[in-house]
Amino acid sequence: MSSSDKKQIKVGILGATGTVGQRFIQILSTHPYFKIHALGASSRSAGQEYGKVTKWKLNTPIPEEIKTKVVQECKPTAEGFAECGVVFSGLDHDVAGDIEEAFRQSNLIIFSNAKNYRRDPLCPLIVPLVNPSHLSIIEHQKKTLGLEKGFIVTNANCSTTGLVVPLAALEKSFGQLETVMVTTLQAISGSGYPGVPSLDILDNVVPFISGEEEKIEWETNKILGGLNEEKTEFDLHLNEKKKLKSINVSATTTRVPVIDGHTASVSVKFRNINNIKKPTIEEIKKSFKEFKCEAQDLNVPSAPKHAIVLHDLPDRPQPRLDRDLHNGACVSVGRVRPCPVFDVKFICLVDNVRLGAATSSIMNAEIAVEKGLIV
Ligand SMILES: NC(=O)C1=CN([C@@H]2O[C@H](COP(=O)(O)OP(=O)(O)OC[C@H]3O[C@@H](n4cnc5c(N)ncnc54)[C@H](OP(=O)(O)O)[C@@H]3O)[C@@H](O)[C@H]2O)C=CC1
Ligand SMILES: N[C@@H](CC(=O)OP(=O)(O)O)C(=O)O
Repeated sequence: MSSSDKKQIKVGILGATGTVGQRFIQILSTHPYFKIHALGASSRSAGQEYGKVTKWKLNTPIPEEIKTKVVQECKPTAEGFAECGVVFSGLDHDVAGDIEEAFRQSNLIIFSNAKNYRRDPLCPLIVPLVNPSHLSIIEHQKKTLGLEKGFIVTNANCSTTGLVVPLAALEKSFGQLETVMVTTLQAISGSGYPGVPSLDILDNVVPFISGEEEKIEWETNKILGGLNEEKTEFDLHLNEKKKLKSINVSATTTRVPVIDGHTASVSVKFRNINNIKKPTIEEIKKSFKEFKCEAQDLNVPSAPKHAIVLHDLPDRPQPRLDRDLHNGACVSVGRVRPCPVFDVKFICLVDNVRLGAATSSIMNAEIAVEKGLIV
C-alpha cells in the first residue's frame, strides 16, 4: 500500500497507558497506514483524559491529539473500538487472555504483545523479520472459530525476538541448528511500570525473571519452524518429512540496571548433517550482514534498512549506544567468534519495547495489510 493511495486504517490500543502502550502511541501517531482512534486501559484510567492518567516516560511529548482523548474500558463495545480495522494490545497478561478473546469474538483483528495466545495452535507467533509466512494460518483460525473477520496474531517475548533474528540468518545460510545456549542481560523497562524496585536493581544484577527462560526455550522452535502444506498446523521445528529436528535451547535470564535494550550472550552448535564442512567465522559474519527478510522485500514502513547490524568493534553492541539504530527496529550483533564448546558465539542486542514489543506488532500489521489480510 503506498501511503498516497489508501485511506488510513483506524486502530485501537489496549493497554495504551503502559510501557508498550506508550511506544504504540509514539510510533502510530505519525504512521502512514494507521490512525489512532480508540484507547483502552483498566477501570483505574477509563473515563479520564489520556494525558491526565498516563505516567508518560518517553523523551518525545504525548502527541497533542492524544492528550485529551478519553481512555475507554477494554471492552469491544466501548466507544470507538467497533470501527477499528486493527486493535493493538499491550495488555498485562493477567487480563489479556479474556479481553483479547472478547475482541476477536466481536470480529475485531488483534495484534498482541501478551504471552497468552503465543502457544495457541491456531495463532501465529510472528517476529516480523523472521516468519511473517506464518500469517497464512489466519484463514484456518477464522474458519475453525467460525469468525468472518476476527483473528489474533501474537508477537514474541522480547528476548526471544532478539535471539531468533540472528538464528534465522544462520539457518538460512548454513542449515539446521542443533543447540543454542543463551544468557540474557535484560533492561528494567521489560518489567513494565513501575517494574523492578530501585532498591532491588541499582548496584545489582538479579539472576531470575519469572517464566522468561521457558518462553525463550519454547518460542524459538515455533518461530523458526514451518507450517504444514494445508496451512493449518505449526511443525514447531520438528518435521520428519523435512528431516527437521527441534533446536535444543537453554536460556538463563537476568535483570540488569539498564533502562531499555536486552543484551544476550549466545553460543550455537550447527546440526552436523552428512559431515558438511562447518562455516568459518567470516562466512557467519557475512550471513548476518547480508540477512534479508520479507518485511524488507515488502518495503513496509517499519522495516529496518538492515535487519541485523553487524558490529566490528570489540566492545559493541552496547544498549545505550546501539538500541536506537534503525529506530529500534533491528537487531545488533557483535563479538562473533569461535566457541570452543559449540561452533560460534556472539552478542546480540534488541530494543525490548520497540522490536521486542510495539514495533513488531505494528510491522506484523503492516505486513498483514500488504498481504491483503486487513481491508
Ligand atoms: N515491556 C516490555 O519490554 C515488553 C512487554 N511485553 C508484554 O506487553 C504487555 C504490556 O507490558 P507493559 O507495557 O510492560 O506493562 P505495563 O504494566 O507498563 O502496562 C500494562 C497495561 O495494561 C493495563 N491494564 C492492567 N490491568 C488491566 C485491566 N484489568 N483491564 C484493562 N487494562 C489493564 C494498564 O492500564 P492502567 O494504566 O489503567 O493500569 C496498562 O495500560 C504485557 O503482556 C507484557 O508481558 C512484551 C514484550 C516486551
Ligand atoms: N518478561 C520480559 C517482558 C515481557 O513482558 O515478556 P512477555 O511478553 O514474554 O511476557 C522482560 O522482563 O523483559
